[in-house]
Amino acid sequence: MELVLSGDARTIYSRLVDAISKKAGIAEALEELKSLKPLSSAEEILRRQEEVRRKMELAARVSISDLSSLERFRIGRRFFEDRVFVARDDGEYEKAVRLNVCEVVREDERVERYAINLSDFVSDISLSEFAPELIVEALMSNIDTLKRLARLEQELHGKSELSGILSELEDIREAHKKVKMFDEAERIALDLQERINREVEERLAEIKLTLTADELLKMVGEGRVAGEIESEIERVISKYEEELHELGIYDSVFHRSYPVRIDTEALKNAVDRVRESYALDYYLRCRKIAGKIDLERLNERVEHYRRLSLYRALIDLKFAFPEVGCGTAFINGVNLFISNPQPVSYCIGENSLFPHSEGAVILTGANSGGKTSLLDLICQISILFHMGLPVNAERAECAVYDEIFYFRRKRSSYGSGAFERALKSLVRAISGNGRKLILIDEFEAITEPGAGARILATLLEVASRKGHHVVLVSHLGEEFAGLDFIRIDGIEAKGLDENFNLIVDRQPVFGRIGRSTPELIVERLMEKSRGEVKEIFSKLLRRFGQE
Ligand SMILES: Nc1ncnc2c1ncn2[C@@H]1O[C@H](COP(=O)(O)OP(=O)(O)OP(=O)(O)O)[C@@H](O)[C@H]1O
Repeated sequence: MELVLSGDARTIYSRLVDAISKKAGIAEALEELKSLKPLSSAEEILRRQEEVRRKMELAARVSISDLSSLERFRIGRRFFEDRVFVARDDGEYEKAVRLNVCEVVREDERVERYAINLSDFVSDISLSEFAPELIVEALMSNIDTLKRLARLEQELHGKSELSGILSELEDIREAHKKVKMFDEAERIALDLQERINREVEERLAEIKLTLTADELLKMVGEGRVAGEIESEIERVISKYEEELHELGIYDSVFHRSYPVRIDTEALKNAVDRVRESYALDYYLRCRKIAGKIDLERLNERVEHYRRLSLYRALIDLKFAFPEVGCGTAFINGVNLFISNPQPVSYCIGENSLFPHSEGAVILTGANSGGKTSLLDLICQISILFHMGLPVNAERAECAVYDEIFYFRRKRSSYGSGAFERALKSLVRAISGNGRKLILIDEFEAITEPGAGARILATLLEVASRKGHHVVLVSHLGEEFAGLDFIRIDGIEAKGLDENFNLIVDRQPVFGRIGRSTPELIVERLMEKSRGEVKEIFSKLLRRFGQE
């Protein structure tokens, strides 16, 4: 059963998911977090907590960078001109054509011109049988991930079958490099062409310099210049062509004239011939490896480990697993939406952490004291608990609710109509089935003594009787004295700092109305003014007995 998030609780949930997954810094952490929907049964939450604990134990043994450097394996697509498949019936034909990696023919067609006749080898029509080179290439081009996966699995589970695959890939590495070089043959030849021409030019310049004018004229006279130049070109080309021997190419692939140019046709023929002689052996070696690996499952493993980054982040955040209780209570909760927050401890309903058990609380206090932020914090902790996750507090005890109902005050809450809107939202929150946590920030500016207090007291009584927990921000305080199901807490200003800004203690005082602090405001105004205005403020301050 899923927990219902109403009103601004949904926004808090989104911001929460965002803030935590940012700590992990990996997209899959967000996916994982989103998959942990908030639950509304104690049994399910406890089961989820167990699962989360287990994953956190695994994650404790790796680092975020171990996990973030794992990359998915991607298969490139290519058409292999060197192979053919002879289909025995229409079904095979269509399936093989759909793979789109090689020529597919019917039985009566000629197949001699192909280096590989797949029908001699394949047991099914699949990529790993038809083009296993693509799978090996996907592994080779992401070999670091494969090594890391093998190491992670070895560390976490004491074994990994990937070590075997890694050593087979090591054996095939040289062959793989050579096959890749065939694709690069033209680029290699172009590079050689440039180096040949540069050396030929240097050699000719040297010859010119070492000959005297007489010798040169004599050679021209005897028709020996062309011969000399030709043999120099031949010498340089032969020297550089040796570099192609590594590819198995022994043919001449450059025209013997100046400037030296690649003989494109000779190069293509030579490459095709050598490639063909390699093709079958390389295909068979790749097929052996591809038969042992399922790339889709391997990618699932990559995803699984990348998702583990969420649990690593939770460890780094030093969150604590809450106990399941009757009320919501926490010690030193840290608001995830504020940088460097002052930790705050709080409770609503029966709990074992504080000697307070009221299920309805009115939160009062200084302007900008942190009342909205405290409602946010309560909401954050309760949502994380319902997700089965550790929460942002040193210790916590949480009640299981069916719904969290949060109304954050909007700017439009002031003025006419605001009272009606606020009343409607509160009544809507209280009504209906299920146990609810109700957080209301709307009454702060719109309630007035008298009628407001009577309405609130009645509504809170109904809510309490229904077993809901309510925290409501309001100015009103005194009017509720004597109602034992309501607690009134206050956030207070402690004084002014050296720049005459209010110093607020964000920790509410339980059971005490937040002292309004006009004397501090007056003092602040006095310090910031001059002349007659300052004197008037100073007079006001004396009335507060401060001077
Ligand atoms: N625990 C905390 N630690 C540090 N800063 C905080 C904390 N709680 C609130 N603040 C900061 O105090 C400022 C006011 O907070 P908030 O809006 O929650 O107060 P408020 O009492 O709801 O104000 P208002 O009088 O407008 O209703 C914000 O800038 C917030 O970041």
